[in-house]
Amino acid sequence: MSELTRVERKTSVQIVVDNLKAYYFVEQDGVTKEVKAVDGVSLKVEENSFLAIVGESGCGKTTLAKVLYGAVNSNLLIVEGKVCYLFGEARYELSPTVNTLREVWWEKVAYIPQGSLSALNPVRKLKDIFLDLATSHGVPFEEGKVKAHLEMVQLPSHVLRMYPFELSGGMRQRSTIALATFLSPRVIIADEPTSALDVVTQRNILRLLKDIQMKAKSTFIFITHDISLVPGLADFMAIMYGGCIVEYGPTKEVFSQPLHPYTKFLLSTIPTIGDKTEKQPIPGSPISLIDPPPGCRFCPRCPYSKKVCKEHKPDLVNVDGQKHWVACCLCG
Ligand SMILES: Nc1ncnc2c1ncn2[C@@H]1O[C@H](COP(=O)(O)OP(=O)(O)OP(=O)(O)O)[C@@H](O)[C@H]1O
Repeated sequence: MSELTRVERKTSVQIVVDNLKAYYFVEQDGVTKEVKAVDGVSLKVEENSFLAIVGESGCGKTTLAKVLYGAVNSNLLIVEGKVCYLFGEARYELSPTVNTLREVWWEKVAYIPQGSLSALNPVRKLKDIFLDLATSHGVPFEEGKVKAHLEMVQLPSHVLRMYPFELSGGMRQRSTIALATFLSPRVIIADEPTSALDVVTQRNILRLLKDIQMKAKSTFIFITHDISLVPGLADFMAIMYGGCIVEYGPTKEVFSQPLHPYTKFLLSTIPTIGDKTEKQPIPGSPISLIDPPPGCRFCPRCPYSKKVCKEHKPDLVNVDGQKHWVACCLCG
């Protein structure tokens, strides 16, 4: 068990991710290779909190979101570790041999995938999509309740008569959020829920997600490549690089005292009004997750790297005796 998850069971901890490894298996030149998309992730998510998982494209965010939801298949397998959800006395788990998370899909754990169209059946009107969801969970379909729920996400009730392709991008995303929250799940995992939207719609949707989380006191996991969206939204943030979490902590603290060089790079890319300094891109390119470097994954791009970084894969260690963790040979 990793240091981060070796804690006493506290009622406020809702999700425990322990040394989770989830790999894709792909054929390359007739040889099966592992894409180590999630490679030893440990996390604790507190009940009624908002966690943002941030990182560049290809670092494994979507894969982590999928496995947190329990959406594994023959191509994506859990090879080690586990995810455990605690709902009061009830416990649901995903490991190489067990997957009981499907039992709580929609009712306790909901997933908003990247691209709202993938969550909405394109050949069903919105009313039928809600009807399918209600009946498949043994909930009576009451149109009045659905309309009130749509109002909560600021959608007019006439959308119930429309097909997903007839809605604007923002309306589709609100519909997806309405669907995901309809059965009042305790945990909502949203993968880049605003990436295809204009800036104004994006801000409105993010405000809506935060309002829902605070009113329903649910636990929210928000996946994004855009670190500038995190303040004001997330209580905690996890920075992901090369399939691993490299820094984790309260958002305010990570922003005010970033420790990992990769976090510092990400923060330095945020534009601020009046700042005329030239923004430097992060040097180099992301590593291959088929053949990652043996030591620190960020080492090939890190300007401060030393011999130890090439040889030793750093663990996520606590730096303040509280909730700030970092995986760096030089700043642990
Ligand atoms: N179905 C798949 N089969 C094989 N490899 C995959 C599959 N999906 C993703 N990958 C690989 O897994 C790694 C992590 O991808 P993932 O989509 O989780 O990253 P991400 O951080 O969410 O990126 P993005 O923000 O671009 O979606 C990448 O190397 C990607 O090429």
